[in-house]
Amino acid sequence: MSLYFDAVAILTAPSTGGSFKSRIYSARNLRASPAQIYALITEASKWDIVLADVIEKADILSLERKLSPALALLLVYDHLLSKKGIAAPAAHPLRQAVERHKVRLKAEFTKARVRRGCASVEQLKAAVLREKREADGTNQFVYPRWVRVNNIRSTLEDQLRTTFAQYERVDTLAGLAPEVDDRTKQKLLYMDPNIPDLVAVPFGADFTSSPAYKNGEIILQDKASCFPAYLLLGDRGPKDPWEGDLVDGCAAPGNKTTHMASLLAKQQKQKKPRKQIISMDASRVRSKTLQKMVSLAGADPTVTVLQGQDFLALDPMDSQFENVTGLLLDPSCSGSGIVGRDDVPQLTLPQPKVPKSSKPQGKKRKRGTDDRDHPEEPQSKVTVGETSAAPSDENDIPSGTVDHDRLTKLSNLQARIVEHALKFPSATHVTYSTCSIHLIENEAVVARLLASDVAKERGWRLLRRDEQPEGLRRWKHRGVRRDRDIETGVESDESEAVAALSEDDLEACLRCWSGDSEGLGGFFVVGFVRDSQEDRVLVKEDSDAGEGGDHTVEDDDDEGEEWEGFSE
Ligand SMILES: C[S@@+](CC[C@H](N)C(=O)[O-])C[C@H]1O[C@@H](n2cnc3c(N)ncnc32)[C@H](O)[C@@H]1O
Repeated sequence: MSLYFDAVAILTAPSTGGSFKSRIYSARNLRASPAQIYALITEASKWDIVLADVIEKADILSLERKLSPALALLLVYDHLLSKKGIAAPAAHPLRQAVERHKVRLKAEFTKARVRRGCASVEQLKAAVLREKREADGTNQFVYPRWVRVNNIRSTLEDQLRTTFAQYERVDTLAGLAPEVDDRTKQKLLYMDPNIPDLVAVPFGADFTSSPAYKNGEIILQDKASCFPAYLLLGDRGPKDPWEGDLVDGCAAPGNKTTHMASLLAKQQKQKKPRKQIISMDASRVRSKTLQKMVSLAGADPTVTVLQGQDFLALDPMDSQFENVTGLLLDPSCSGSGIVGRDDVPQLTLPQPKVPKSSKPQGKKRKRGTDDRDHPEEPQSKVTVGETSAAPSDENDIPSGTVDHDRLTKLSNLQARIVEHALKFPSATHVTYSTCSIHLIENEAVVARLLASDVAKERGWRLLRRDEQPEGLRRWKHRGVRRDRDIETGVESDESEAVAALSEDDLEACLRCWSGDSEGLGGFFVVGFVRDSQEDRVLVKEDSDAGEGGDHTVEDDDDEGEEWEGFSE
């Protein structure tokens, strides 16, 4: 019986972040096995709307005072749908509290099936899944698991022949969420049309024990996170490979550095790799992860890691940077584009019959508390098998609140970092990206940078849409002039910040938003270019080389990207 109490405890515990599975496996004081608890909650949640209805119609909550709504739902699930029935001795009072009503429960369950026009329990399961997706809005979009093939160790063709050999191709992202249940277990594959060597599979696909993952042949990297390196290095091939060195100024844990190395490997197939990327992070702790990721991706011959190096403290005029032609800057940001990781199933719970006057109005109450006096909670879009965080498993969880002072400080630092990059004497290409949705960290930073002395003196402009790599040229979500409302996605008239950018410059900015059919979190990226390395006007002596030290690097735990590692 501890199984059911433990499952209720998990469902009603306050969110502490982390995945649903990890929360169960790391929970203390559980007596039942984590695997059993996980299976019970996951399976029961697929039936919650039917079970809640059956329990209410059978009125067992009024008749059996020992049963809370969540407990009743889990017990009735096992009673009606699991092969072995309720996992408790026949004489156990809670088992009896359910089994006393078995005729009524069975009859209501059959009615629920017939009402939906289903001939079998299997058909009912699919119908319920459809209903749930429609109610949650999750039938319109799906968060997949994004997998990037690492060209240093493999090729897309090799991976399609090996790791994904059993996978069936689907033509749309939505195709990863077929009508039948258990899409997480299905081997479906979608070839991404925007980023080369990137595929999507159902989110539940687990590669952690696959050789390709352990050997660094494939890297689990969100699609949006692949935009910057591709925007910088483009569709070049062996005939016109990238010339010069590259710098990744804010690199840990290393997704974009290793992506750059992968693109270089593809462009320079025949050539022996040389140390072409200088990659750094101001955080020593995160630099260790960066170094590890670089090594496991096989990128050591290409990448020099400067551990604990503040990018702002580099002197652009130092001879070691004289051949740096491209820089990628993905500095600390608010992380407001990251979708939370709380994938704990939101169960629709039955409600006991209460006198009409005190019955709450509206939709059924969702999981979150077992306290019957609590007010109704808002419906959530999160369902089992989805994850609200899928696009950004590499990322940490944002705080969820908008702190304007913090955003201003972050945007000042972001602007300084990119401005510093624009000073490298041979640089012709710079990308700037954030996983923030706020205008102040994105288009507003771009506007400030374009207006800066260094941009004007050195002739920096934005990489126009028609100059962008083919896959990104096709990307339709572009820069915005005003902030969007986080909930509705509509551009707000009340937006405090308004980006002073031309239409062409807004077209040059690329945006990703959560909650649409693209399966991503919020992200922003833009490319700066200049047509010649000659300065238009002689630039004043740089006074900020070595200026690091008067700013703070964000805490390790508050950074936008996390590395999933190659073996867990
Ligand atoms: C969003 S994360 C970078 C993620 C990384 N680009 C990736 O794709 O894996 C931002 C990183 O910038 C680093 N950082 C912030 N300010 C920095 C600075 N001035 N110099 C170097 N690194 C900095 C932080 O320590 C953090 O690791």
